[in-house]
Amino acid sequence: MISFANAKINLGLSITEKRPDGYHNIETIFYPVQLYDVLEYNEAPEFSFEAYGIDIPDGGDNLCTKAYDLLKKDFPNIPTLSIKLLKNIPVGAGLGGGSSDAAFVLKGLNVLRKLNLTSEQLKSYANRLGADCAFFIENKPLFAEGIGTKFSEVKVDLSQYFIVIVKPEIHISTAEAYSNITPQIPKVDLKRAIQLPIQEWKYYISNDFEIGIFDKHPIIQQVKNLLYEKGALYASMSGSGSAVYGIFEEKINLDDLSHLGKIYYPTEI
Ligand SMILES: C[C@](O)(CO)[C@H](O)COP(=O)(O)OP(=O)(O)OC[C@H]1O[C@@H](n2ccc(N)nc2=O)[C@H](O)[C@@H]1O
Ligand SMILES: Nc1ncnc2c1ncn2[C@@H]1O[C@H](COP(=O)(O)OP(=O)(O)OP(=O)(O)O)[C@@H](O)[C@H]1O
Repeated sequence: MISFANAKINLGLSITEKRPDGYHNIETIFYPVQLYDVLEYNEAPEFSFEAYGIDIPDGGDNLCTKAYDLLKKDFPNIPTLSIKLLKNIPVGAGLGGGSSDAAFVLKGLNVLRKLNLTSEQLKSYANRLGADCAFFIENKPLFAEGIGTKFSEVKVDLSQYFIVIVKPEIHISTAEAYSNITPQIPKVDLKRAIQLPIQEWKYYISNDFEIGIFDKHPIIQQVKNLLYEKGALYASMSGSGSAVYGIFEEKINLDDLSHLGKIYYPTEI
């Protein structure tokens, strides 16, 4: 069995409160983008995990292995698997690649072994693997609050636009990014602001991680500015960075920015 685990971008992100458990309450809109890792599962005499493509930690540290172990504990009869991951989604990018891999392993095993877990049950397993993980269970545009795992519907459709992602060669640790933030009450109601014409988003919709990260890594701000100069209707860093996306009205080639980072053009497969 093969699954394609896509990335996400955040449309707006406010960090509203530090919680006693060390996590932060946030408000954001998750939006799936068509940039994929590929997962292949085969039954095998022994469990194995192999990763190809972009370098990531393997062994027990990998979120795919963690997702498998989690289900295996509750469903000892699931077969031993060999999991192969072709890693394309950049890491430390704010694109949720590791979380997506984990969610797709949960969903894959659910189908493969006919476990009949509901979406809610899958989300509760996902929540044990990381805050971004549960979004990838439903994998559709969603407003999220709490630590990013309490969802509600939001109407936003970017299918008529072209999204380009630039990933500077900077790896950002999510935990470190959160530790440098002073939470604040959001100035804007994100769910309402997202209903404005996209040309107006730049005046109202922002990502609280940007200021601190731009201070530390001015090149990321430069990328954002250049995306606007190239005609982006909206541009923002995704999650805790370092990837920056631009939303364009028309197909655009930004390969001339490749000295600033790797350029991705998410597409349907
Ligand atoms: C920045 C975002 O990508 C926005 O979607 C997410 O909030 C991050 O989600 P994630 O990478 O799945 O995060 P996790 O792997 O659960 O947590 C990594 C670390 O980030 C911090 N963390 C994460 C999520 C959150 N709401 N508050 C936090 O303070 C915690 O220090 C945690 O130890
Ligand atoms: N399958 C995996 N793919 C990518 N990273 C993984 C995976 N498994 C474990 N990791 C670890 O998780 C860390 C975060 O990876 P990930 O790509 O999810 O983060 P990110 O780009 O910061 O996205 P976000 O903060 O939005 O979740 C990596 O630095 C790596 O150490």
